[in-house]
Amino acid sequence: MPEVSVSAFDLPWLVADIGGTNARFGLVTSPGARPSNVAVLPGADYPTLPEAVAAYLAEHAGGVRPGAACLALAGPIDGEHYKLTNSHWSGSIRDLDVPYARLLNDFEALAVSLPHLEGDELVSLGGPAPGHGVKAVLGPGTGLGVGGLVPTERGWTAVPGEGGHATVPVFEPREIEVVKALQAHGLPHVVAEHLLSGPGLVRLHRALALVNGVTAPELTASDIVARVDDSLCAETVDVFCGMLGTFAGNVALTLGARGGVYLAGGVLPRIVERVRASAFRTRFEDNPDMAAYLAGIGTVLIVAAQPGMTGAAAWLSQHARTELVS
Ligand SMILES: Nc1ncnc2c1ncn2[C@@H]1O[C@H](COP(=O)(O)OP(=O)(O)OP(=O)(O)O)[C@@H](O)[C@H]1O
Repeated sequence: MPEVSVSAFDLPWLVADIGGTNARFGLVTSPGARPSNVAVLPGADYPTLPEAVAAYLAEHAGGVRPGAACLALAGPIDGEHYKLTNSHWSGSIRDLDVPYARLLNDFEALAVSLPHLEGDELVSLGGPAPGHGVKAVLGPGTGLGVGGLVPTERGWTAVPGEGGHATVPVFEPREIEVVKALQAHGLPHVVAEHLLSGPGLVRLHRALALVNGVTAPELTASDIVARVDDSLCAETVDVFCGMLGTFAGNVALTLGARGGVYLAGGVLPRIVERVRASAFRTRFEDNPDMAAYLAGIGTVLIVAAQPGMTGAAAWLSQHARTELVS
C-alpha cells in the first residue's frame, strides 16, 4: 500500500494523558470535538512511549497517521523532552514521527480542560458556582499536581507548576504531631505531596498510628478508603480532607483564583461524599484575614472520565487555529 503523506494538523489528531501507571489515548476527528477511540494501556507493558503510541494507533485507531499530537504527561516537561516522574519512560517528542507534536504537563492539560467541562462532569464541594477570572486546579493522584488557568485577550493561558512540593499545610495540633512523627522517622522536610496523594494516604495512616500509639497493618490507599468502620482509617481520610482544604485555600490565595478551584486526580472521585461531608470546605475558608475572599470562591470536584485528554484536545483546537493562520 502506498504511504499517504500527512501534513501538520491534518485530522485526526492524537491526544494522550499519561500517568505513572496508565497511558490513556484518544483521537480527535474534528476541531473542538471530544476524543473518540479512547483506550487505556498499562504503561509497564511498553518499553517506550513511541511503542505504546504505535500499539494504540495500530490496535485501537485503525492504523491512522495523525497530523498532530498533544500528549499530557505526569512529569516535568523541558521543551521537546519528557521524563515521567513515576515511570521509566523518557525521551524526545520528535521520536513520535508526527508532523506537529506538543507536550504538556498533566496538570497544564487539566487546566486547559476547565472551561470545557460541564454538567455531571463536575460536583460542587462548596461555595458559589465558579465565575470569571483565574482558575486553579489541584489533585491528589500518584503525586499532587497543581496548575492555573489565566484569561487573556487571546484566550486562556495555562500555568504549570510544582505546587505539590510546597511545604505541607499543617494547621491542627494533630497534623503538627503527624509532621513531628514523620520527621522523627526519617522525613525531615515534609511537603504537601507526601501526605496529599494516594501514597500520602498510606503515609498518613502510618503516621497517625504512631501518633495514637497503636500498631496498624500496612494498608493500600484503596484499603484505607474502603475501611469506613475502622477508626484509624476514618481518621486518616478526615485528616487528609482537612489538610487538602487548607492546601486548596493556599493555592486559591496564591493564584487569586476568583474563577474557582477545581479538584482532580485519581483519589477524590472514589470518596466524593466523604469529601463533601468532611472539613474540606471549612478549612478552605479558614483564614484569619481572607475568610470573606475565600468564601466567594467556588470549589468543584472533577468527576469527568478523561479530563486530561479533553484538555489536550482543547489545546490542539486552540493552537491549530493560531498555527494555520500564521
Ligand atoms: N480505590 C482507591 N481509593 C483511593 N485511592 C486510590 C484507589 N485506587 C488507587 N488509588 C490511588 O490513586 C493513585 C492514582 O491516581 P491517578 O489516577 O491520578 O494517578 P496518575 O499519576 O495519573 O497515574 P495513573 O493513573 O497512571 O496511576 C494511585 O497511586 C493510588 O494511590
